[in-house]
Amino acid sequence: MSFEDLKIGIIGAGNIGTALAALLSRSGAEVCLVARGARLEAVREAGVKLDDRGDVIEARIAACEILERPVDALFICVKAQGLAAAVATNKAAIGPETLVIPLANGMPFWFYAKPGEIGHLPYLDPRGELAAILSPAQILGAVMLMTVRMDDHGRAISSNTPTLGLGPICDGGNEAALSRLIACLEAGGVRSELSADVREKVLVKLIANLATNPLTALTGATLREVGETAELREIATALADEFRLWAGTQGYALPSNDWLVDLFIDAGDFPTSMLQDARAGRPLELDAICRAPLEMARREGGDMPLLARLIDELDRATELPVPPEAVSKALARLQTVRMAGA
Ligand SMILES: NC(=O)C1=CN([C@@H]2O[C@H](COP(=O)(O)OP(=O)(O)OC[C@H]3O[C@@H](n4cnc5c(N)ncnc54)[C@H](OP(=O)(O)O)[C@@H]3O)[C@@H](O)[C@H]2O)C=CC1
Ligand SMILES: CC(C)(CO)C(=O)C(=O)O
Repeated sequence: MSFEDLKIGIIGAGNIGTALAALLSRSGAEVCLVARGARLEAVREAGVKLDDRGDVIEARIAACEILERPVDALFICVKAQGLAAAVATNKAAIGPETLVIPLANGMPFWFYAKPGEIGHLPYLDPRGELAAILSPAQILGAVMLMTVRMDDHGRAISSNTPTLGLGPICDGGNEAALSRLIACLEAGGVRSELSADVREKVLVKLIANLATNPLTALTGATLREVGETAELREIATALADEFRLWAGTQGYALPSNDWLVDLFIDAGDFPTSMLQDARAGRPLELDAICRAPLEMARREGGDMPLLARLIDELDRATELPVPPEAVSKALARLQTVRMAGA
C-alpha cells in the first residue's frame, strides 16, 4: 500500500514526536514536524534521529513552526498542559476530515465525550479551546507505550517496541481513514492496534503513570527502583489501589499490583517523563496525571488521600527531585497517610 498522498502533521519535536517522525518517515507518508526555537533549526539542518535498541533511523523530514494547511492526521506530542495551545496555534491544519491524535499522558480531556459534545473535566482544557476547535468524531484516543529520552545531540533513544493503541472516542468517525492510518503506522514500524475500548487502555496507562511519575519526580527514583525498593513500592501500589478503586466505580477493572511491579522492574533504570521534567526544571504534568483524577473522584464522593498528600509534597518542594535527606522525611509522611488508609 502506498502512503505518499497521506499528509501527517506531528506537533512537538521532543522525545515522542521525534521518535514518531523518524518511524513514520519510513512509511512514505508526507510528514511535517512542528518544532520551535533551536530545535526547529536543528531538525531543519540535520533531520531526525531515532536509536531504537540499536536500529538507527536517520531521516530528513519537513519541519515548520506552525502548520498552515489541513493534514489527514495530526499527532500532538506535547505535554498535556501544552495541548490546547498546540491545537489553537495549528488550527489551520485541522479540517473536518482531519484525524486528531493527542498522545499526551494523563486523564484525557475527552474522557466523557459523546457524539457532538466533548464535555468538561476539572483542570483539562480550562478555557474550552480544545472543545471549541475539535469535534469528538475526529479525535482518536491513543496510548503510546514507548520509553523514549533524548541525548544531548537531539537523538531520540527508545528502549522498547513502539506500540500504539488507538480508537475512536465515540461513534461517527471515518473508519476507512482510521484503518489507513493504522496501516501507515505499521509500515513505519509502530505496532498499532485498534482498541475496542480506548478509555480502558488510557486508564491502564494512567494507573502506571499516577503510581510512579509523581513519586519519581519527588524522590529521583527510576522505575526499577520503585519496583525493587520496598518503601517506594508500597507507596506506588497504594497510589494504584486508590486509582483502581475509582476506576472500578466507572466500570473498569484495572490490572493488579503484581502486573504493575513487573512492569516497573522490566522498564529498568528509566527516569519517567515526569522525572525527566523535574530534573530539567520544566513544568510537571500534574494536572492531567494527578489533579484531574483526584478531583473527578472527589466530585463523585470518593477520595485519594495518598495522591493528595503526594501532590502537596510536590507543591511544597523548593527543588525537584528533593535532596536525599528530604526524601526520607517526605516518604515517612506518605507512609503515615498510606497506613491510615490501609
Ligand atoms: N517520553 C516517554 O517515554 C513517554 C512520554 N509520553 C507522553 O507523551 C507526551 C510527550 O512527551 P515527551 O515527548 O516525552 O515530551 P517532551 O517534553 O520531550 O516533548 C514535548 C515537545 O513539545 C514541544 N512543544 C510544546 N508545545 C509546542 C507547540 N505549541 N508547538 C511546537 N512544539 C511544542 C516542546 O518544545 P519546547 O521544548 O520548546 O517546549 C517539546 O519539544 C507527554 O504527555 C508524555 O507524558 C508517553 C509515553 C512515554
Ligand atoms: C514509562 C511510563 C509508563 C512511566 O509511568 C511513562 O509513561 C512515563 O514515563 O511517562
